[in-house]
Amino acid sequence: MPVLYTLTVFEVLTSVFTALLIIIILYYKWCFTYWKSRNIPPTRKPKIPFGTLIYPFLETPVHIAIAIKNAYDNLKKRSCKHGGGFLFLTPKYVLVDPGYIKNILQKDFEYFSERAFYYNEKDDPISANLFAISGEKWRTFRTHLSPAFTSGKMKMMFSNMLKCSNEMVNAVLKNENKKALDVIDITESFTIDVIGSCGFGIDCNSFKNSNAEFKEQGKKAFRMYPFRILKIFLGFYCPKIADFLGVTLFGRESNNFFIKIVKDTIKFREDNNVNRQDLLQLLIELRNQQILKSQEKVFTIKEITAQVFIFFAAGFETSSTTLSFCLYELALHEDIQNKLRDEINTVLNVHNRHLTYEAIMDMKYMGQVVDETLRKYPPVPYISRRCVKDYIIPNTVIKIDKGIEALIPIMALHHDSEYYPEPEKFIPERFSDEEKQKRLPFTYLPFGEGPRLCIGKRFGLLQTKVGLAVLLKHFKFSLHGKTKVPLQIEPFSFTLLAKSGIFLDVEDIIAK
Ligand code: HEM
Repeated sequence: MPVLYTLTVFEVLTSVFTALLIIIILYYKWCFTYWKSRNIPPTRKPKIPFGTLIYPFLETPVHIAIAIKNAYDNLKKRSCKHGGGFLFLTPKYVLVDPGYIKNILQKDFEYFSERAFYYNEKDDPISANLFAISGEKWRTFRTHLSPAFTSGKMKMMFSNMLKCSNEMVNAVLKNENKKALDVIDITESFTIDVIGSCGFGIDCNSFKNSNAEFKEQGKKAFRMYPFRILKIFLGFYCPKIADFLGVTLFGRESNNFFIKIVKDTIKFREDNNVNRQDLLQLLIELRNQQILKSQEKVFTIKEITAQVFIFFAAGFETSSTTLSFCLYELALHEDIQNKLRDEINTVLNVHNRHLTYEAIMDMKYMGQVVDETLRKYPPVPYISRRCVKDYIIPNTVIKIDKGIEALIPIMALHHDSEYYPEPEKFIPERFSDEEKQKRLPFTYLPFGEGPRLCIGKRFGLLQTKVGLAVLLKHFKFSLHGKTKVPLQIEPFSFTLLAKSGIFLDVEDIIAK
């Protein structure tokens, strides 16, 4: 009789584990053939389990936009117009050629109309906002909200912006820390007050109360902590699992806070017959029209709140970081700071020392300084589009499959020495009319492009310029030793942020 060999529990477990490991490795290897089989060059050699874009634990953590920039630089070195990478197992299509970028963002928009952004309408209503949604609902909101951002509307909002900027000056004057002023904190308070006032008629009081609720809520929307990073990861890279688990990006407290504000404001306006020219009013009118026409679909308070929330969230952080990066560069370059202050004073003299909308429009060098800030530090350093139907790249036989996410590397384009020689230098002259004319289209994209271009571009630029004009008129800025030069970028953040903050010394030049 043959002797049966009995396996120990340890041997069984080891065999199962080894078999599983082999299956996983083979599966990974098979997935990693995706781009090669489509004739698209790899961004770099994929590694199990991370793919190509990031190697946690193996490389120093960087912002995902820097990882995408590295992929872009690698492809460009090999003269590739595009490439394929992997985030873990998920293929990501990386664009290099501005012509291809133009096709995706503009010409062939019908193939790339969605932003690959996770949202959960049921459990996290504020996540289902204009930035994240797509299809007919996006189109309806976009069409009805665009009129809020015409230059006429900007002119109407100007006095409110100016009021908030004066509060900022008072806050700096009263600030005991004129040495080492926390510039990010001051500019955040300013842009929160502006969006609260111009967007929703709400006084956010961020300067009077450093823990003001709006400021707290706004910061919470962008704050990263390990559990949140995990949720974002699941939402963006395993959306089916995230859907199944009901993952939320914003907490219940944030949802309740914004829903209550919108409900109370609508009630107040209806009870008191108040009609303001702001974003919330447009949404109220849109809803009233739908009710009047007995339309099948009437936007709910939650849907309206989601739009209010995104205007608030997208509107304050992007402009405040622009303003603070700009002040940092001006502190580093005294000559540019002086030239800009001279322009502000010259233009103000022409406008009877009044800072008006027209005066801001007349400040040409100011425009160049802000444009150069947005080039060097694009607050939204990359954007994405999801392919919604199979797409053949024009003049090729290469197919991009439905479902693939295309990454448009804004930061990489802005730092490409072919388009911007000596990209690490801060040179506002790059944005003179003459230089702008020479530049290849789709190589400067701080606000994105095409039908999903930033809806608040005018608003963002205006509030940045108003803040800058008022601050430079009153103060001289220089670098404080606490600020790291060159600035380091915070790796775990949606937008581009200075890792260790920006601290400047401030000198009151009006009092002198
Ligand atoms: C300096 C300031 C700002 C910058 C750099 C910026 C940048 C961007 C970028 C890059 C996008 C994506 C565009 C694309 O995918 O093609 C975007 C979208 C968006 N931005 Fe801004 N933004 C700024 C200010 C604002 C302001 C002030 C608001 C609102 C008051 C706003 C609201 C939005 C919204 C709602 C979207 C989504 C638009 C859509 O998908 O239809 N942004 N922004």
